[in-house]
Amino acid sequence: MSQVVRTPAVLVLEDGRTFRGESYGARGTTLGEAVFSTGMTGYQETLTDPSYRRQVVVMTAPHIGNTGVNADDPESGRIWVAGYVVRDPARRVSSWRATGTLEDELVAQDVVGISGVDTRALTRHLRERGAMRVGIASDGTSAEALLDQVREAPSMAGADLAAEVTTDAAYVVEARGEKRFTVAAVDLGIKAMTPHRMAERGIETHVLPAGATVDDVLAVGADGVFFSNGPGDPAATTGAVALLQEVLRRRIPFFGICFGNQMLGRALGFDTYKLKYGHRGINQPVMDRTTGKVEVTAHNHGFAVDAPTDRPVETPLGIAEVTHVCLNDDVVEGLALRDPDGRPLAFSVQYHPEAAAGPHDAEYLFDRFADLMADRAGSAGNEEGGR
Ligand SMILES: NC(=O)CC[C@H](N)C(=O)O
Repeated sequence: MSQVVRTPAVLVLEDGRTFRGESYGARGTTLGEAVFSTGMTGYQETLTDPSYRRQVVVMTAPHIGNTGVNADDPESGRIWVAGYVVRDPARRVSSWRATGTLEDELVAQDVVGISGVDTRALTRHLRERGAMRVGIASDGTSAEALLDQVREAPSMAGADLAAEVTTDAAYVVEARGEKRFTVAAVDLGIKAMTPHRMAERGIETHVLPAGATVDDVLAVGADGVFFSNGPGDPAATTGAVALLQEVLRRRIPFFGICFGNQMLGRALGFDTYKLKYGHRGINQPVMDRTTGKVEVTAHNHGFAVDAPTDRPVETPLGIAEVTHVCLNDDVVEGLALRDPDGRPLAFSVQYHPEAAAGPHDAEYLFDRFADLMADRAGSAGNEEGGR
């Protein structure tokens, strides 16, 4: 059991709404964008997802910490959330996999949280007013002083954060079994499960830093390029968009997840916009319009692509189409591109087929990527593309 001593803590939203509770995790002050996640499980994966950089995550599941922490579930080498808000922390850990308590881990990684908050009221507030800046203080800072800090903090709109979370150096995740393909994966905040899902399909993944150039991609001898999930505003991350346009001009097959979907959208000339409060959780219904099937999926996004859902769009890079939509609100959840010769070249989804945490309904998308690379391997399109 955790021996951490709880002290009074306060949470203040930028519109002045204030919640009082107790410290949870490290004591101190933290600032970020308040967002809520409806996942009933998978808090370790959520905390370690680099896409949550600069976000204070409110968990709608009332009990958090029940299964402690273990060495297998993290999606990266550290916790990335800027702060953590829970209703009722577990008093004891119950899992054969646990190596420690969540609260001790939050302390060890200096993550400031608050517990004892009416997370239902807070979530309803965010749902009605939209995601907004927030502060948590458990170090004696007054609510008034905290509100001043919150109002001075940068907002998520306009934030270019990929460089803050990407790997320092390239690394390789080997294929399991026989190697079939080589993929250059641009790390905009990649989750560990993604190269793992590739490896299961015989894909050797070369993870490259966010600042990678097209020469870096070509040096890998990639059969395909992948862009990962990641934090921040897609409109502010221009270097990755330019790289992707170059990749598509060379007709190298592409697959993108979440931020990677937003990068594809922007590369094709669509805008991205900020959703009122975003999609975060592991039970969002999405329809794959190419098959008519509905899948239940994991989400973590605050921005979305603005593209017409009723017709294909001609772009300088080929014909673009919205392939997936969220059935809750019709938000664009997937895109596909055919090259100017009409052959499939690229696709992406706004949600998380790597499923960590979350249901595995969308795993077929990794197979679709392998099929795309197989279809295009050695094709005239590729060679003419100058590879
Ligand atoms: N998980 C992600 O890749 C998130 C993408 C982007 N930062 C958003 O919030 O929409």
